[in-house]
Amino acid sequence: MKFSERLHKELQPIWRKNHAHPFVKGIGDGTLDKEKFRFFMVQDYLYLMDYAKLFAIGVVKAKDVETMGRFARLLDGTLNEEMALHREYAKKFGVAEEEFESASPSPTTLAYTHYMLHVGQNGTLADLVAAILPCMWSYWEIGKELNEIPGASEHEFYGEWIQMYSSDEFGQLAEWCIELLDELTVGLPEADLKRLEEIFLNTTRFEYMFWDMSYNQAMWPTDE
Ligand SMILES: Cc1ncc(C[n+]2csc(CCO)c2C)c(N)n1
Repeated sequence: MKFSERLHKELQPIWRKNHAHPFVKGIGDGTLDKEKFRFFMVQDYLYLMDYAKLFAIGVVKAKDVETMGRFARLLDGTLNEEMALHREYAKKFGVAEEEFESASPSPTTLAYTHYMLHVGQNGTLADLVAAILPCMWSYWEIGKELNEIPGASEHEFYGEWIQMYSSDEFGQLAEWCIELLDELTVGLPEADLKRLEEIFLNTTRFEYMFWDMSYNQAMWPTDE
């Protein structure tokens, strides 16, 4: 069995929770409170600023020019395509993009990005890929599912978001990352695979927490 197939089985219960989360459901049927979405977009912008750095670490840790080039393109795509969507939404909210960039991260955003950066900086290339894969894989799955809801991708406010994450382009990025992890794990001892599984599971759990944090607009409980 490919390592990605083993992971796919492992994450199914959490994945089902993601798809059923009221935040995700609300994007799909267009009923999500825009204030919750705005909170999400600001936190996601901060998240992506750190996530882009993981692709830069990928360039550093890659062993061949092709893989280096892929990570470099992913870095560029995140900064100039995915984050361009967020900048468009900032305009829709009538907010300057600098306001997104200078916002304070929530505890969940901090924990999630710092966990990935820790793994990416201190681990192997396989560790890094295991950490970043749930994010790409789960968004692609969610994008595709929401895109099947009649009219969802034409929704005046959430349609653009669905169109971006259900696109073939995003699917190919996720597929490349899955293949890379499968290549990097061929012949690895079980102890290494267990460590990678744990990393993958942790960021899968963080994906759920990110939806939940956004739905509840949860900042520091001590500041309330
Ligand atoms: C919390 C959170 N999780 C996943 C994504 C999706 N995502 C992040 S980077 C990337 C690939 C290249 O841009 C994709 C699909 C997100 N935006 N926010």
